[in-house]
Amino acid sequence: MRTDLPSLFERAVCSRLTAHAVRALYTKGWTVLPDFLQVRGHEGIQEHQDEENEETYARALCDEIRALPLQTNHTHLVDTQRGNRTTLVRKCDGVREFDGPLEPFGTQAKLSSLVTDGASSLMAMMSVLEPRMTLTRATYKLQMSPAGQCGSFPMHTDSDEMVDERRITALFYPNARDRPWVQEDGGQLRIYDWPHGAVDVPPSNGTLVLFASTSMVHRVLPVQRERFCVTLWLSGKVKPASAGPAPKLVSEEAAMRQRLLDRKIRKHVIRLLYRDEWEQSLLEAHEESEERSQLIQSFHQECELALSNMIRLFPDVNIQTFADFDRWVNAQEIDLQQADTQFGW
Ligand SMILES: O=C(O)CCC(=O)C(=O)O
Ligand SMILES: [Fe+2]
Repeated sequence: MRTDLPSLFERAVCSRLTAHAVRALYTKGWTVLPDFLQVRGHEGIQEHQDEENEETYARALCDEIRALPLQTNHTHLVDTQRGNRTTLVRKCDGVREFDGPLEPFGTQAKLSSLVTDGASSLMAMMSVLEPRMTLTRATYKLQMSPAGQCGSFPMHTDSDEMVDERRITALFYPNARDRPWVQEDGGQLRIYDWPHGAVDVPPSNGTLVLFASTSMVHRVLPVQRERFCVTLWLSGKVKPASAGPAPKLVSEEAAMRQRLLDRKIRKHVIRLLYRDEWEQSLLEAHEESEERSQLIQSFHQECELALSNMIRLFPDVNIQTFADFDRWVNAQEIDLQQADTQFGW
């Protein structure tokens, strides 16, 4: 039985995670909750409230992260043609990470409680608000970017149905409140919400971001100031919405536009449309090396493969080059409202 009081994060899950936000996550694949820790109402825990507020809680999390044995991470480049041989591509020093075990007491107590009890409350509340989500297990990663080192993350999705059961990514930013996060600070989380376009989320103190691990393409822009992030990956099952009556499609073109919005196809559309930015982000986030050149080469192969898949999937369209593909997709009058409600799982 627990004898400790719920943390500010757990209380925020109860009072700040709205049905509206969880519906947005389910229908469009992502949602942002700024000032997540602004828990109103004192819930009669006056003593607890006095010692822990948004500011002190977030600062304590940052101090705990700073004290961890953080390490520069690597991208795993898997060569499926050669028996899944893996090459490690070293990232730049600007991002340091830790995903090892945490001590539940002492110097890691707040982090430990966040990634266990905090994550459990989050999963339970999400399942209550959206019963098609059954999330049962959480894993985590703690991350810090020192000031002035231009740390960044390249464009990626976090998971793949074929690889593991991670379904929802929750990013929580316990960053300093002493001055607001401005454009020049960099470090924004960029979410590629095609066909709407890219959205930049500043990692301001107390912001919680939720998105679909398997299909939301995202990156972190190079950051200039000290930046912290707690990542929780929630695993389990998310049932797709039951198919309603099939939409009446007035034309072949409408049917084609609808297929482009399929979650699995959308991911490849984004890779192709943003291929230059994607390549640039890979270069920025990794140290120059022989392995990085292999990574870029493999990225080009994946783009070629995505293009040939598009040619196969849309045989009636005359696509031969990347430029043909861009022209064709950009000319489609996609129903943006439909795009929002049609995010499948
Ligand atoms: O730091 C962030 O905002 C996100 C990091 C991320 O995308 C990841 O660790 O997979
Ligand atoms: Fe990620």
